[in-house]
Amino acid sequence: MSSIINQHEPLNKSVSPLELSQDGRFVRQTSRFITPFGDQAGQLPIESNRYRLLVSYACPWAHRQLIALKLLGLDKHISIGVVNPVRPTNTDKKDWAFDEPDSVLGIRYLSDIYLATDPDYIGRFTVPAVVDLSTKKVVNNDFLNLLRHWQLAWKSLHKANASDLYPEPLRTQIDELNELIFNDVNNGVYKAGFATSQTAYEQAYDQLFSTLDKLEQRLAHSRYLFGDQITDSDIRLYVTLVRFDVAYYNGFKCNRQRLIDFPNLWGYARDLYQQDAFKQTTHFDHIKAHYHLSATINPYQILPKGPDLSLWDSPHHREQLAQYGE
Ligand SMILES: N[C@@H](CCC(=O)N[C@@H](CS)C(=O)NCC(=O)O)C(=O)O
Repeated sequence: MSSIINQHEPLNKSVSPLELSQDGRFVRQTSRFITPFGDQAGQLPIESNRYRLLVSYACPWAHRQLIALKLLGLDKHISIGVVNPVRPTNTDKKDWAFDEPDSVLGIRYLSDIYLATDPDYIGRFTVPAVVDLSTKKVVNNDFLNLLRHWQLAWKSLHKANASDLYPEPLRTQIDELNELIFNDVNNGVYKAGFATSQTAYEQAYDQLFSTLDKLEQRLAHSRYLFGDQITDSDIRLYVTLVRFDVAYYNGFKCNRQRLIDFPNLWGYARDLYQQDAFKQTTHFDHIKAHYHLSATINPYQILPKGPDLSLWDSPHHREQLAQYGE
């Protein structure tokens, strides 16, 4: 832990001092509530209407869960509480707030439920967070593994003909690709945006674009990352791509090129966006507000007008692409 203590208080309030290394790298905190779902002792029982998922529509880690719940039909069994995309700066509390007290939990701030769960909780109060309504406590905020739980542990409540987001024969390959997508792309944009040294920023930037170049090649011949079937990996990649031009390109200085300058990644992202589970959970207004109006570097709170979001509905012509591995 000593290597990730920084001598400076970060100017960016989305980063805790514990998340900055001495050489200016952003090192994300680990999740505090990681009890898995399942039917064994000590696991979180699978039960319709027992849990509430607290999200920000702006947050990529929360967005993943919303897409998966819809694709699997679990949105009928787990309710959703949505925070305001801009964290308040004018109150004692600086964490995610609800516009009105949450209709089910009655809380005004996300920290209310984290601290009711553990008064000694240390770290950022983050979404996604799953609350057990029978105890009114946070039981899981394991943003890296939640999607896997929805797919595997919640199978008995999936809708008929739900997609298999983690097919058995592909699991090792999906895990490997997810690792790359997480380190270089999902978290890569944050490593670039939250770096406090030029070197750390440039390393993250180079790694991000080198991986996007590889994914661009891969998607030249495959409709999705693993052929014609949407998997966990596609959801992970989509949530960063859909935020790229509206937020990360300028907000996080990821500006070698825009998403729309990568023909295959851009067609792929539109292909996903034009499907209900993706479109209905993509809220560009929340994304823009969060990334541009939360930042302390925007004192006049001017919201960038572009880019042209109508392009997301333009034809993608990817239905005919060959299968993965052919
Ligand atoms: N739980 C993970 C990832 C989730 C996460 O970082 N969520 C962001 C939104 S995208 C959040 O809730 N941030 C609250 C904060 O920075 O105070 C973490 O602790 O890093």
